[in-house]
Amino acid sequence: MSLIQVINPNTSLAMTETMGTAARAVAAPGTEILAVCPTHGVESIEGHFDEAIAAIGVLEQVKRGKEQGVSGHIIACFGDPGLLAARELASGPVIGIAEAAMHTATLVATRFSIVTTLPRTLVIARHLLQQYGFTHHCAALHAIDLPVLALEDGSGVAQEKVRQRCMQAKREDGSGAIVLGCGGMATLAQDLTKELGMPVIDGVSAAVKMVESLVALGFGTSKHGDLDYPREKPLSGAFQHLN
Ligand SMILES: O=C(O)C[C@H]1NC(=O)NC1=O
Repeated sequence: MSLIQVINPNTSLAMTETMGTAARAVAAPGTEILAVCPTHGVESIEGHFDEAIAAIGVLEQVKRGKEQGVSGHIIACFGDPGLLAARELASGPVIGIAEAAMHTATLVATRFSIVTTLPRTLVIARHLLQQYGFTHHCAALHAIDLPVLALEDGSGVAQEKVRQRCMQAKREDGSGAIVLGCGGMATLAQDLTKELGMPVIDGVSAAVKMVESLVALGFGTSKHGDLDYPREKPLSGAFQHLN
C-alpha cells in the first residue's frame, strides 16, 4: 500500500475535496490518497503574492506528510508553488500539477493549449512553460476570467466557461491536447475528453500516476546535489515549527 499526499496549497476545503475525488478516481488499487490543505494561508491562489504565501503552507504539509510516512507528494496548484523547496524537504517524489499536466500533454500531442482562471495568472503559466522547457509545445493560453473559487460556488457557471474555452481552443489553436490550468478543474477532465474527442488533461490525475510510477521504480527525490535536504540551521520565530 502506498500513501500519496495531495496538497491543495490554498485553504479551500471544498477544492481540497474536489482534488481528492479526482485523485482517488485514478489511483491504483494499492494507493491511498491523503488530500490536505494548509490550516492557514490564502483561500485561493491568484497571483505572485498568493503563491509566496501558499509556498510556506506547502512546506508545512510536506513536513507533516513525511512524518506520516507518505510515499510521495503532489502540489495541487497550477503555479506549482514551492516545488523545488518541497523537493529539498521531501524524501519521496514531489510532483507539481502544472509540470505533470504539461509533461503528459507532450506525450500525446505535439502542441497543447492551457485553459486557466484569471488572465493575471497566465504569466505564471508562461513562466512555468519556460522553466520546464515546454514553451514551444504550448500553442495558446486561455483564461475564463473568473476567480478560482467560482469553481466551487455550485452554480456551474465556471465549469461551463471552461467547457466553452476548451471548445474554442479545439477550434482555433491547432492543439492536440488541452491542459486544465487549475487544481479546482480536476474533476472536469474525463467528461471534457469524451465530449471534445481529444485529451483534456488534469494535472492532479496525471501527478498521481507519475508519483505511483516513481515509487514503483524506487525513485524518491534525489539527495545528490541541489535537492539535498536543507542545510541544518535554526529557524526562528514563526518558522520554528519547520525545523
Ligand atoms: O492559477 C490558477 O488559476 C489556479 C491555481 N490557484 C489555486 O488556488 N489553485 C490553482 O490551481
